[in-house]
Amino acid sequence: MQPYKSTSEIHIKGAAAGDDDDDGELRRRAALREAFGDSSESDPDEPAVCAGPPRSRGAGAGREQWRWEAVAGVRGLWLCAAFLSADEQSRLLTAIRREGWFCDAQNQAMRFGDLPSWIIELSSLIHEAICVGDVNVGSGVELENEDEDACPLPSDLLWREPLFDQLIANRYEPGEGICAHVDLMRFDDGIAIVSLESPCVMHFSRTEQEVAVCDAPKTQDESTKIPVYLNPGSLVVMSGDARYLWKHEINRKPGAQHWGGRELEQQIRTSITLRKLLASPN
Ligand SMILES: O=C(O)CCC(=O)C(=O)O
Ligand SMILES: [Fe+2]
Repeated sequence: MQPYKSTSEIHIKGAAAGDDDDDGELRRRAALREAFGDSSESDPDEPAVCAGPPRSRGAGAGREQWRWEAVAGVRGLWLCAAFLSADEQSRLLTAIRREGWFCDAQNQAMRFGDLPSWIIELSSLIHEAICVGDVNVGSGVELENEDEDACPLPSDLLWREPLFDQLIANRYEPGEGICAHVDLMRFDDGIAIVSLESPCVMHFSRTEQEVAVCDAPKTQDESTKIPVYLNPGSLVVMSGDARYLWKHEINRKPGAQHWGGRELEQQIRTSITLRKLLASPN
């Protein structure tokens, strides 16, 4: 594999069969239990709460309330560092392993439409975290719409159905990252990335700056890039400017990953990116 993936290097696997019969429902529940524990047995039709005081999760992880941080300098970029507990992370990794996506030297899997049930549960968890998480807007943070309460996703995106219908799972060996890119325009606004295993630093850089220097080498001054630390179990959500006007990249060339004045030790990293396809124009 190339040390750097580009978004065109995508391995597409077939869509999963739909689980619309009784056996399918049983399998779905078993998968949810497997991925997220017994709390997933609760009524799936129970509406998510998106107003009122924040509440603790019922997922049994015994963790504190989710906290969202708006990333200063990149409008529309939010980080929930403690999104998944250690237990939830290892269940997700088990679910990924069971899918067999990374056999045969594959390092990327893509699914559309009928997503595995554990991914649908992950998507619900993201929705819930956005709805009930505490929001921290630090100084220097510009909000999309100052009249609205700060929320990691605008309400038209948060309440679309489904929230996500496409996923990419990426597996990176030490030294492997992903080139600076804006996600393809065939995907709607509102993209989520869950990080697992090795921590890394993702950098954000404005798109216009590359246009302005398009004949020059495409290395952008490091000082104009905004670094975001993605610990295992973290969740990033991007919309608006962050999705359309900023590129994101992960440079894991040997020695390139630093945080807090120290070089990060690189291990295997896995990520799950969730998006929503735009309707095709016909
Ligand atoms: O692996 C990541 O964290 C980012 C993946 C990504 O940007 C993509 O698949 O478009
Ligand atoms: Fe991306």
